Amino acid sequence: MESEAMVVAEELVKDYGGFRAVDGVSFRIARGELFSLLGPNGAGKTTTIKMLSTLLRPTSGEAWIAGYSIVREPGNVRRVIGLVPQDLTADDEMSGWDNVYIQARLYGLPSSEARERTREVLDYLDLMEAAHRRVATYSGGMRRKLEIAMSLVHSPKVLFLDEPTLGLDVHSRRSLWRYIEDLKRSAVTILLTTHYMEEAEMLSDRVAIIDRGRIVAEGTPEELKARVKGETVYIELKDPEYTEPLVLALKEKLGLEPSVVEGKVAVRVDRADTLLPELARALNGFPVKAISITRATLEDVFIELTGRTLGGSEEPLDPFRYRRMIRGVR
Ligand SMILES: Nc1ncnc2c1ncn2[C@@H]1O[C@H](COP(=O)(O)OP(=O)(O)OP(=O)(O)O)[C@@H](O)[C@H]1O
Repeated sequence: MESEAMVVAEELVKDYGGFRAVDGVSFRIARGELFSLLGPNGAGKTTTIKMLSTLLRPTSGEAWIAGYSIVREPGNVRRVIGLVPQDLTADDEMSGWDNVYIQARLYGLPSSEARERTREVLDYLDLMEAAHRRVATYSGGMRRKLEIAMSLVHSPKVLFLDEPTLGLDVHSRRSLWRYIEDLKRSAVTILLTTHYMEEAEMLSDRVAIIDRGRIVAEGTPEELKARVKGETVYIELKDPEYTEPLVLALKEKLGLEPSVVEGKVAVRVDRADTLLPELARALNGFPVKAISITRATLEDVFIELTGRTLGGSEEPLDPFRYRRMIRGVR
């Protein structure tokens, strides 16, 4: 095993009865890296995290966390990991402080150190002001932060975050992202699962796209997006009467194959920047209101690979049509 790899998963398989939820998943996460499993509901993300955090025994395969085998050394694994599960675990009737403090004591920290760490992690997550209130009075975002505080109190080397922003509003999600980015700087190794592509794109050093229990692609967000070639240039006109003439002009003058998406003329090209000078000439005389360029997103990569969206629809879709729909609404 590489000394720098803090998480190594090799051919992990999990069957629930006759159903294979995780089907031979392998990856490595280097020390201090944030690695995301991105996939729709039911892809096998939670099951993978449960195996790595020793809550579920794999049907076959192995994994090592900080060098400890999840199969043969589960006790050692538990000491070096922190887990923020999807189902929140804090006791609603107790204060935030007590939840974190009890967690610290459960990890064997002596009382004075447990108090110190409780204060540190609550402070870090900006929860000190609310520390002595019952958790029942916390907002959704505060609850998630409390779960993170609980998972950090024993200074884990590896942190598992299972859909950490699920169900949060946009504001709370963005605020939580800032804490996760901060954690990255503190050299904790993080495995995050999500079905929000912006989240994976924003936070991850590397992403594995998971679908139906299998990793279908892996790389940095940039590498993955480079798999979906091209960009789309949208031209919005002040007067819709010119839409068809513009489509014709772009076909004839530039040999392009434009389509019309939500009233805008859309052109898919390898590189928009090199097209712009010619495009500007071709647009001369047309009443242009706006020109926008969109690049591929991780959602496009998922659609390209699976024909489905991250929303988890089981309906196979025409990838190009769907890509256009998604771009159209952004
Ligand atoms: N205890 C179980 N018994 C039977 N099937 C299960 C069990 N737990 C999960 N599954 C199934 O295994 C598959 C993977 O589930 P898992 O929870 O790992 O997916 P996920 O990617 O984390 O999705 P979600 O974000 O919805 O939790 C799903 O089809 C799910 O229905």
